[in-house]
Amino acid sequence: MIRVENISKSFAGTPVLRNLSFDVPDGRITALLGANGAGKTSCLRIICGLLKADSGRVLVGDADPALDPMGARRQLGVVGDREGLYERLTVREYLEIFARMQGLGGTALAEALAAVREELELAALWDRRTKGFSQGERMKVSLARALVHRPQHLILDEPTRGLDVLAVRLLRKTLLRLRAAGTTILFSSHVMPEVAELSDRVLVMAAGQVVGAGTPEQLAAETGCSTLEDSFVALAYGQRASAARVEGEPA
Ligand SMILES: Nc1ncnc2c1ncn2[C@@H]1O[C@H](COP(=O)(O)OP(=O)(O)OP(=O)(O)O)[C@@H](O)[C@H]1O
Repeated sequence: MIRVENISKSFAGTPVLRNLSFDVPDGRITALLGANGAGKTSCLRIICGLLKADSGRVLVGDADPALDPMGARRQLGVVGDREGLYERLTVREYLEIFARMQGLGGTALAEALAAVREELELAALWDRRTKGFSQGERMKVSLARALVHRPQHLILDEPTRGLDVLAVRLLRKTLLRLRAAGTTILFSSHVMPEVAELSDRVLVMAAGQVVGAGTPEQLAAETGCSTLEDSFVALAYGQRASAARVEGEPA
């Protein structure tokens, strides 16, 4: 499980996350939604240990990324900015480095590499340098890097951005397989049909707070809307969001 407890974060005196709290359960796909600037990426970066909260605490399994970054990293796979590939390395070399950094070696390393190569359909790319890779190819490599050490938790920041239909399908198939295996999955997205199709649970953020949480059906019942998109608009831009924004304004 991932637990976010009373996280606050400001940039240059402007609050971006305000006493943010939520849990991400195991074996479920949870979507993190919010308007541009709501604080999703900041929140995901804090969970990944890439950004330090001003106050509050995060738990990834049993590790707090702020206190035990290596412990949290072992239990976490992250698909973030797909630009971060080392362009002079082949896919195999790149993934091998990350797998070794996670403590894999010998037979376990060979098996881990073979598993992601198969699972993410990387055979044709395996010995190519990543320079010039398409968005879909980069996503596959990023996902392989995130999964090579078989983490319990997976975080994805807008994973389908810029992907074609086949790449989205592969991603979806992979996430569903991971969920069936009990993985804890948290992803941010702006694509409502994709969220409605994939997620068991939805968190809606506005002005650095959670303004709605539940299954898509629960959110629809709560807002009196018939689609997730309408529920999202009601929550992210409605009264609760306005109240959160007013509360968050500097006095
Ligand atoms: N390093 C930073 N320095 C200053 N301000 C920042 C920094 N990182 C984020 N912000 C600000 O914090 C706010 C929240 O940004 P964040 O990227 O977390 O939002 P988001 O919900 O992921 O938005 P989007 O949907 O547009 O990606 C924005 O106003 C952004 O400008």
